[in-house]
Amino acid sequence: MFTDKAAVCPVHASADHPKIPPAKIGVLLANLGTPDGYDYWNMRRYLNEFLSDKRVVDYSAWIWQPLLQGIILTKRPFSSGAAYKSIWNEDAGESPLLTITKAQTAKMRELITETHGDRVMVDFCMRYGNPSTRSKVREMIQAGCQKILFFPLYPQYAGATSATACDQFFRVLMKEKWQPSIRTVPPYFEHTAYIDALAKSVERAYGLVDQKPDVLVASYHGVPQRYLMEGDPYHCQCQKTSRLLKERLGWGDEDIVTTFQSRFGPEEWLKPYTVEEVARQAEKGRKRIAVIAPAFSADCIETLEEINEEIRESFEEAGGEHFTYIPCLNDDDLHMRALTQVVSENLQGWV
Ligand SMILES: C=CC1=C(C)c2cc3[nH]c(cc4nc(cc5[nH]c(cc1n2)c(C)c5CCC(=O)O)C(CCC(=O)O)=C4C)c(C)c3C=C
Ligand SMILES: [Fe+2]
Ligand SMILES: [Fe+2]
Repeated sequence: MFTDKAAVCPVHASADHPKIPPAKIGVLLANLGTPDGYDYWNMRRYLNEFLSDKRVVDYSAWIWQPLLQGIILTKRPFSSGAAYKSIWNEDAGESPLLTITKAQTAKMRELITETHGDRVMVDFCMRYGNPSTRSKVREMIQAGCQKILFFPLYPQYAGATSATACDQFFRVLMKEKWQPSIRTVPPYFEHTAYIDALAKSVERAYGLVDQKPDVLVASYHGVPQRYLMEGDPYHCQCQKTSRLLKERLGWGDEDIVTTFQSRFGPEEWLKPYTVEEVARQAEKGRKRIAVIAPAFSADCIETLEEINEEIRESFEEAGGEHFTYIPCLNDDDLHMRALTQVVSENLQGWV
């Protein structure tokens, strides 16, 4: 190990030798990314990077890019920008996803430092936008991280989320002269600590309403149905998350329904669609519902705006009377302890 004291290289301390900091381990959390602002150009830059990713939209560039550049990116930055404006953290001048990811990182840093001291460095990056994966990997390497544990903050694996985050991480490492040893954290949807944190958030929310909701809707971000047929296990991991949650709560099949949201474009996506299912539930006489979003480690536009505004409206228009949105686990203590446990398990042999 190249540490200051035990240098293996005899000219290590000389002025014309590059400075080599003491060896560290990096834990790099990764989330999706979010626009820097909700104005047209910030929205366009963000959506362009996101929707040009072949892991997200896999159409041939010849067909997709003219559509994206000529039509979608002339309109969507306005509609999505208005949605972001309605949830923006104006005090911090940033989107909620960024605020929450910062808070999660700070808490995990505290928990990791308690156990490992400052040998292990904790930071976060985004797949799209800022802070970029490139800038954070560079910082870790410059700080002396010879080993990096990369942790995509998605409980369930999807090519459109976990895999593209890892792709970007690997791409960045291609440019490094001294490439660190790396590990990536696998999906953690089955981890007892994560299921337990989800279950406790349901129990807490149910304890705050006067009457128990008739059904819990577990709404996951959707992907095209085709991705499932082509081998993406996301659908199955979502179904299993709901089953484990139901079992942990000691509930029956009729107490929870699994749905998929955020459909984009004309293709068929995973079904049932949340926006339609909540209306069906209301029409069936289930007038009190709660909605949880287990695929999101942090609240974001898809939960705060889509679930808590659009989907709520669809439920109420269909005759629904009481809608409870259960917030994501965010920087809740139980959640951060669960994620830190996942990290510790994946650091075994390194620390
Ligand atoms: C176009 C295809 C999309 C796929 C496939 C997709 C999969 C997917 N996304 C998440 C998590 C998040 N998505 C978020 C925003 C978002 N997602 C899409 C499109 C696809 N997502 C768009 C266009 C947007 C931007 C908002 C909009 O214009 O509607 C976010 C929130 C980011 C934020 O800033 O708050 C998250 C998180 C998952 C988990 C997933 C597949 C499993
Ligand atoms: Fe998305
Ligand atoms: Fe499945």
